Amino acid sequence: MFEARHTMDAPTTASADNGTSGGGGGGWFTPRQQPATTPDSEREAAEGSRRAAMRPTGRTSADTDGDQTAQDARQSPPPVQPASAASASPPPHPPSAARPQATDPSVPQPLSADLLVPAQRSTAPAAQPHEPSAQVRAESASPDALLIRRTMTEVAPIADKVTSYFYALLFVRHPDLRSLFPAAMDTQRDRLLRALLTAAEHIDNTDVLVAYLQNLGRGHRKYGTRAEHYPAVGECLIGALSKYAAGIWDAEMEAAWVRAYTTISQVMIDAAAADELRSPAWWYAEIVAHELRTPDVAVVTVRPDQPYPFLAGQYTSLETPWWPRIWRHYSFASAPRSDGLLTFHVKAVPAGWVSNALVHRARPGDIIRLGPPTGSMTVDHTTDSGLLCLGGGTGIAPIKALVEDVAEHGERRPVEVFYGARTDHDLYDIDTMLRLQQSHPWLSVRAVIDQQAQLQLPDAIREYGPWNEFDAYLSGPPGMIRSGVDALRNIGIPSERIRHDSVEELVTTGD
Ligand SMILES: NC(=O)C1=CN([C@@H]2O[C@H](COP(=O)(O)OP(=O)(O)OC[C@H]3O[C@@H](n4cnc5c(N)ncnc54)[C@H](O)[C@@H]3O)[C@@H](O)[C@H]2O)C=CC1
Repeated sequence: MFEARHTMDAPTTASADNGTSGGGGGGWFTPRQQPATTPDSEREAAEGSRRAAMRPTGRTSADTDGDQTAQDARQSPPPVQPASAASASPPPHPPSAARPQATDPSVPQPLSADLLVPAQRSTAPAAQPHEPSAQVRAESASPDALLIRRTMTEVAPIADKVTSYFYALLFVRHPDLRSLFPAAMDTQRDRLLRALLTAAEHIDNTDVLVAYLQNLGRGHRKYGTRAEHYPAVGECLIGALSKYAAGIWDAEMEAAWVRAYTTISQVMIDAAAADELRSPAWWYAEIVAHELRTPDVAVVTVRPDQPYPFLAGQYTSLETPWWPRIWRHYSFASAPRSDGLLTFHVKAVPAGWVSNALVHRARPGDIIRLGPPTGSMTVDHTTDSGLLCLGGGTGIAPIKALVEDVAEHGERRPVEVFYGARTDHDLYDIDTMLRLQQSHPWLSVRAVIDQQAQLQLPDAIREYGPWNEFDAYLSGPPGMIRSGVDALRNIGIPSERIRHDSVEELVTTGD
């Protein structure tokens, strides 16, 4: 894995650690022999060497000081900001009603083994992690990977404690980083830690990991993440792990984590630095249309302040003015349009801060912020395979974009859409889909309504087919994607022909 960094695009702005990351306080490493009672001086020494080890290798030291915020710190370490990018700091949100609601967020996700899969939301075949059996994994794993997995197994049952402690450490020792995170650290609070642990666990899976981390590094630009934040995060990560895996923690294990984290942060820093040359860190976008389709589903159309290139089937992250630094993912509901407008389908979910704001509060004229496009649930135009599309609820949004994409390419490949909903009232976009069907003879749209069909969306595909000449696209609630993938595999569609966004991301960002 460690050679991965050599395959990266040459960054132009990566900076060396400038020493600001160290923060104050003693070390956290508690070697196995001296668990919680390690004298301060020893802990400080260990801390010092760890800190040094985790400094990303900057190619230039164009780093600046500056108080960029970065939600990133929450998710992972930040890219270096070149002097010129200092102005790209987190966006004073354009004026808009900022009347916070008191809402109760959902609970943090446990760091269960199930969740620790690469979290790229879109998983095109090429980017899908290959998960060999546990035995094969153990046999082929590097020594560092084995040590990391041992740590993970040890802390999995107490993941919540590790998470809380990690953030407590981060904010106590680096109070300046607190402003990078939302005021309420709830549903999102473990995203940084989860991303780091996910990456570490896949440290041997270079291709997937590098792609994942590059995406993560680029995505963190919108938070204002800076290179010097990375060592601070790394220290606290290891501080939390060493405390809660104290029974097995030793110098060897710490060294493995330091190596892994150093690699992880370097890949992210490099990717962010390269991205700075091509793209803004975020876009402002004005809401130009807001249509309430059901009492809790809105179709929201925005105009970005500058061109926003993306592909049909991708998604973005979105921040509203009412909940600063809380970002949620939404798929684009249309293929790129000549007028540059972007549309999202938003369902207000209970306790969903962003979704409720977008559905019930947002109005034309409000300004939101968009992160970069991401995701690889896109159409491969080099083949003429059919597309089998399952869209559940608002998951129909990217499916509609895919249909438009095929139409715009003038292709005559069959596209079969199954549009699932709980009741017929929930089929808020059926008219659009039926209009598309009328215009395009290669398109077939079938509504699958739970109440009427007595079966859920994925089951319906078994009654049609054969699907062996089709690529499958799934979009919708996590449960639908999981059972949809099972159903598709059961009818013989190979995994590499099944595309969907990461279930993990859907689980953690569904509000
Ligand atoms: N790119 C993507 O994957 C996108 C995903 N979404 C997600 O889609 C979801 C939409 O929510 P709602 O509209 O409330 O959908 P919903 O809960 O009303 O369900 C929609 C359809 O999915 C099926 N379904 C739900 N759970 C299932 C399960 N466990 N097994 C099999 N089928 C199941 C239902 O039968 C129904 O046909 C949200 O979680 C949202 O985050 C939304 C947009 C894009």
